[in-house]
Parts: sequence; C-alpha cells; structure tokens
Amino acid sequence: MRSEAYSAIENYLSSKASTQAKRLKGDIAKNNQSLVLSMDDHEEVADEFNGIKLWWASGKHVMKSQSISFNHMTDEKRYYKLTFHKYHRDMILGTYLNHVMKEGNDIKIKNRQRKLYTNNGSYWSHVVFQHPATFQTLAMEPKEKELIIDDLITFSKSGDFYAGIGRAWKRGYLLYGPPGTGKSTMIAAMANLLGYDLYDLELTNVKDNTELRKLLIETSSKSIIVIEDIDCSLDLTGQRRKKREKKEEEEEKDPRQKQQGMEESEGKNSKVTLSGLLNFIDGLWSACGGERLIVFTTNYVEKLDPALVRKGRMDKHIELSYCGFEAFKLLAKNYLKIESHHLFGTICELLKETKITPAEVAEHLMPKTSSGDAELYLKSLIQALELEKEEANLKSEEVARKSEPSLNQYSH
Ligand SMILES: Nc1ncnc2c1ncn2[C@@H]1O[C@H](COP(=O)(O)OP(=O)(O)OP(=O)(O)O)[C@@H](O)[C@H]1O
Repeated sequence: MRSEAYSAIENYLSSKASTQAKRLKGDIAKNNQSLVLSMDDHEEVADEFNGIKLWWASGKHVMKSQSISFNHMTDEKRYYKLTFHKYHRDMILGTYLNHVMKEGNDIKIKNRQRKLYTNNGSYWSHVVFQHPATFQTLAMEPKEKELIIDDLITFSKSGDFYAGIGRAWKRGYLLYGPPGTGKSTMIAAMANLLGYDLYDLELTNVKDNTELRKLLIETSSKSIIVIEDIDCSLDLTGQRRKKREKKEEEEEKDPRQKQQGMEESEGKNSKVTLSGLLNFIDGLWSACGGERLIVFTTNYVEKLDPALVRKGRMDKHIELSYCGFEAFKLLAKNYLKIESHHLFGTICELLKETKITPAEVAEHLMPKTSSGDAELYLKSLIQALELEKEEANLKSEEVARKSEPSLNQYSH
C-alpha cells in the first residue's frame, strides 16, 4: 500500500504536471500529439517555491522476488527524487515539504467522491453527491454572494484560529426566504465550493433526543448538516407550541378529541425537542471534532423560536429573496447565453414592481424547443411579470378598499 506521504506528493505533482501539460497543450495540439497529465517514470516536473527552482522525478526500484514463483513476479518500490541547490536544503526539507503535503492532502479531499447522507430513523444511508449547482450559477445580488463565499472560505481555513480561541470549529447558517428563491440550491453550491459532504437531516424521522445525538455524533468532519424547513420539522416554533397548548386544553375538556388526535399523529410523532437540538448545537457538538456547518432553512423566519436563531447559534442569517435585475441577468446568461437584449430594460422595470422568484424566472427561460430563440422566452417572462403586477395591483386596491372607513360609520 502506498504511504500517505507518497500519495500526497503524487497528488501535488499531478496538479503541477497538469498545469505544465496545459501550458504545453497549444504546442502539443499543433503537433497532434496526445496529452499526458500524469508523471511517467523518470519524467521531470519543475516547481518553484519562494523563488527557488526545484525538480521532481519519479522512478522505481525493481527487486526480484525472493520467493519461488512461476510467473516471475517482481516487487517494485516507487519513489520520487527531488533535486535542488544544497544552499536551500533546510528550507526545502522543512517549509517546502510541509507545503507539498498540505496541498497534496487538500487536492485529495477536493477530488474525493462526496456523499449525500439521509437519515432513515437513526441510521444514515448515502448516495454519491453530484449536484451541479455552484455559486457561479446561483442568481443573487453579486455583492452579497461575494460576502457569503468569503465567509465560507474564511471558515474552512480557520481551523488553527478556532483551536487558538478554544471554540469548536463550526458555523451555523440560517437561510430564509419564500419557496423557490434558491435555499436548497445555495446549500448544494456551498458543498461544492468547500468539497464537503452533505447530511440532510429529516427531523420528523428522528424518534427522540437520544437518537438525534447518535445521528449527529456520527457525522464526519468537513460536512454540512442541513435541516430544511425547520419551522415545519418539529414542534420547534413558538406558534406551534402555543397551538399545541391550546389543543391540549381542548382535549382536556373533551377526551374524544384526544383519542382522535393520537390516532392522527401516530407514526409521525417525534419527541425531539428544541432544547435537545440546542443542547447539541451548543454543547455536545463542541466535543466531537470540527469543520462542520449546520444550515437551517425556513420559509417563515418570523415564526422561529428566538432561542434557535439567536446569534452565536446561527452565526449568519442569509435572506434569499425575490428575483432582482442582477439575479435575472445571471439567469439569462446561464439559460439563454445572452448578456444583453433590447427587452432587458422592460424586464428591469417590471422586476422592480413585482415579486417573482428566481425559480419562476428560470422556468420561463428554460429552453422548450431546440430552435426557440431568446426573444420568445423573454416575452413569455414579460407576460408573466405583467400578470403578476396586475394581480398585485388588484390585491392592494382591495386592501385599500377594506381599510377605508365605511360611510355608515359617519352617519348619525
Ligand atoms: N437563486 C437562484 N439561482 C438559480 N436558480 C435558482 C435560484 N432559485 C431557484 N432556482 C431554481 O429553482 C429551483 C428551485 O429552487 P430551490 O429548491 O433551491 O428553492 P428553495 O428556496 O430551496 O425552495 P423551497 O423553500 O421550496 O425548498 C432550483 O432547481 C433552481 O433551478
């Protein structure tokens, strides 16, 4: 088996070899030669570190097997030879080799096949995670997007910082906004950006706090734990608690209602509590290693229990909202491959006056025929926006009419 150090160097060099090969690609293409991205025996890869030039070469020692064999098996020991000026020896053996190992291990993590876990009761099962969403394709205000990317990258590089201040290497995100504004898409983009695994935790499948604790302890480092629609997942919101208290009062008055309620909720009743979840986020988690993000999503942020969303627990609150012009332009670029059009001005004005989600805009821009042209899709979007605007106007007129004092009120 190859040692960890060997495979880290191998990863590092294959990335170097591939950049050098890419640089050569033009010449190679001209000569109609095939492109070699990995290192062959005795092939050299040049590297430069802090202005110092070095050369790596790979090779192998072939040793005749001591045992008697009919098929002349040989043992081979592969190695890498590093050549540099002896003046730099200390720096190369220290700083440079550490840098190679770190980069090599990072490449390994980035290239590994990532997993999407879902819980079936108290067990995780997984499939390969292959969602194509990235921050480049996520439509939202560019400045806000930059801030989020920066926040995520800073987090992923802050292991030493968290250790230094004695805090668990974890960060909580709350994504909120109407359905179809890209909450799930953003989570996939986060996982793709950082190369993390995803744990999609379905709280309604979790029996009680003990089961919750077991599931969360089993999650690995470099992962995102997602609890979608936290307001609907459990009895976690203030409103739901009040509703339940009211229902309990009614049931006390009429025991028949209680029986009916028990039958209805049988099978989907989970005893996970808000305090169980909070205890884990605050306490237990800190004890089980690091580099985890926990992401809650909700369509109704105002309904959440303040204890759940207070800063420190959910470090960053991100609102995903209706489609603005910048987000529309990105969708048009992705879906229609256009960056400008004479209908953009009309769309820009209509977007200011309407509430339409990026999912709805995307639906209009999605090519429906192989010959469909951009103008057709933009016109369909304009039609939808005009309809939306009309409906919104009617609604506000109705609200205004209802709030007007009726004439009778003033008659004597
Ligand atoms: N901001 C966005 N950028 C790009 N595509 C988007 C965006 N928002 C929505 N979409 C598109 O709409 C579809 C639905 O979006 P998504 O599931 O991410 O929304 P959501 O906010 O998570 O909705 P829900 O609250 O119903 O779960 C996605 O598959 C994606 O193609």
